Amino acid sequence: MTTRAGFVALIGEPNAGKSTLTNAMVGAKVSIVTHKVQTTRARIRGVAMEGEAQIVFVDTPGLFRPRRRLDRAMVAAAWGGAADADIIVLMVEAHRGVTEGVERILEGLADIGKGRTVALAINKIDRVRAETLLALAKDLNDRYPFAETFMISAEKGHGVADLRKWLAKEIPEGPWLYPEDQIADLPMRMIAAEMTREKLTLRLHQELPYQLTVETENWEERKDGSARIDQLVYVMRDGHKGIVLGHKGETIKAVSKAAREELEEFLGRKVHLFLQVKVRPNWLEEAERYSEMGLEFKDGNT
Ligand SMILES: Nc1nc2c(ncn2[C@@H]2O[C@H](COP(=O)(O)OP(=O)(O)OP(=O)(O)O)[C@@H](O)[C@H]2O)c(=O)[nH]1
Repeated sequence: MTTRAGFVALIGEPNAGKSTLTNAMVGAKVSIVTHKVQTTRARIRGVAMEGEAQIVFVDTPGLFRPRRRLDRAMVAAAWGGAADADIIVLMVEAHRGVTEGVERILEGLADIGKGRTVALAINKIDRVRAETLLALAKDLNDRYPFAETFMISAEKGHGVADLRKWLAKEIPEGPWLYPEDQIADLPMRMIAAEMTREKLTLRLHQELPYQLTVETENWEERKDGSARIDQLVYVMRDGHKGIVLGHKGETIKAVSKAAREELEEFLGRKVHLFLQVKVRPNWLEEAERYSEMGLEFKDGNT
């Protein structure tokens, strides 16, 4: 079995559909790596599997915020994520065509794209007629020698599988960058719990650092694209429950809001987060609590 693995930088103007495309490519397998592994220059958006290939999508932060006197050095720095990637995919909105922003990106590509594979993905094809699309594809290919052109609708899923297959074929041979179980959705539940635990710890400081645990009880994908996540916070004593809830529930509300915001950023979509606090004096002794944390429960007698 030959495995493949590589980084793909999705670039494009804000709103081009990068998040939508990443979600469509990654599917149910939401990556947890963002939280743990930060490459120095690029943030990881998600990991997609296609056959034996692992495709890691990265962000290129700060690339396209309008800056009038953007000198070459700054451009070079901002392009870091793309420069580190094995493949660059430029996303252009079909109905907007070659905007000033797209022109600026093409200028940057002339430099950074040298010697690397750059593909074009014209997105939102559901919004234009076929003639417009063909003319735009030609125009863009006249301006830059793209390795391949894809016409997609990230939202409706058109062309997404073709693009993913092509990327899988183009990325280099090599071992996977992340173990397969890191990109399944069970760990995602753990990571979501970990985010809430982190917010609780931040908020409560030294008060009860090791005496609570958070579990994701339920994760429901909603038709509107949002996720409903129910979590349980286990504490050991009634008194702790009061501390976690706070005066008139202030603490738990603030924690819930902070955790929800982080989750929404991470997932790139809306999240409804529900927290419930339960007193469980013996949770530290319960095997199930450990497996939920991905830990092995070691029986004291063995
Ligand atoms: N009609 C149509 N709309 C789309 C398509 N793909 C994405 N969109 C919409 O375009 C908008 C922007 O999509 P995002 O995925 O958030 O874009 P982005 O490039 O990640 O944006 P930033 O994170 O701001 O850079 C959203 O409202 C999407 O629903 C598509 O194929 N067709």
